[in-house]
Amino acid sequence: MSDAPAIEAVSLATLAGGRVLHRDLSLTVHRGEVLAVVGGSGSGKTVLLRTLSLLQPPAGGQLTVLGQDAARLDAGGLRALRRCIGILFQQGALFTGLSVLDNVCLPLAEYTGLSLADRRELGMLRLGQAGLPADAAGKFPDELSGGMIKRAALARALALDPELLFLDEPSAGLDPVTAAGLDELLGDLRDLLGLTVLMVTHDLDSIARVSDRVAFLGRGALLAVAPVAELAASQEPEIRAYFAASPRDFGKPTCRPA
Ligand SMILES: Nc1ncnc2c1ncn2[C@@H]1O[C@H](COP(=O)(O)OP(=O)(O)OP(=O)(O)O)[C@@H](O)[C@H]1O
Repeated sequence: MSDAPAIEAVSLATLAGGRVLHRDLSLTVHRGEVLAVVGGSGSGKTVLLRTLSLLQPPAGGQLTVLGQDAARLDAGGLRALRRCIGILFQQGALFTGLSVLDNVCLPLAEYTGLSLADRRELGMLRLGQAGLPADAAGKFPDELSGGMIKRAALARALALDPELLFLDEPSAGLDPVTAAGLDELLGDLRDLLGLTVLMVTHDLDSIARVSDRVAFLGRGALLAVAPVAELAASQEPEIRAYFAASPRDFGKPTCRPA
């Protein structure tokens, strides 16, 4: 495995609806870490996720993903790199006309030459990894609870054995117990599969449970990146206001050498 960071963004600019949203954003995501991305509504968390996951091109700067400079890749190179990336979208984004197993097998059909039988076998493995029982395979999305939809979408995101997993508000709409179960699963998968995880979220409990560091977006920029306890103790007004709105104990920030 390369020693390069999972993601390296240098002076990145992002675009939303034809206008520049973030300017001069520099961020390193280390291999194997869970990085949470937070910030107020409209601060551009989803746009950043879409840019870093190569769903949309940057408006400027440099973006290196898994050691590859995105700007230097042709269509084939981009497609090969995208194969190493799994994404769980905000609402799950499952195809309602397909069974859970068929949803999970879609990326396998698109990106691999596996036979139908092999795709289905691998799809069942992914369902199990995402914590779904085997009998969920034949169900349709509208027969699933919110937590099961997230797990089915997670299984699909894991289909191609990605190195990088992007999650857009994974615990949104889930009850606290289900959300905690999903966090535990994410931690286990990170350890088991060696995943690097970038998670957009508003859920401070989830951040406390699973994140190694937190990136805070505001005013069109990245205002800070730090472990949550350090961030919660920040004196930066926007960050203070964010954490003051829902106070909780994240423990003491650890002292780090300068
Ligand atoms: N396709 C688009 N066309 C026009 N504007 C867009 C588009 N996508 C995003 N935006 C705008 O970019 C800004 C950031 O959107 P984004 O969804 O990334 O914010 P967010 O931080 O994820 O918000 P939330 O926490 O509410 O989900 C918003 O002002 C949004 O309206």
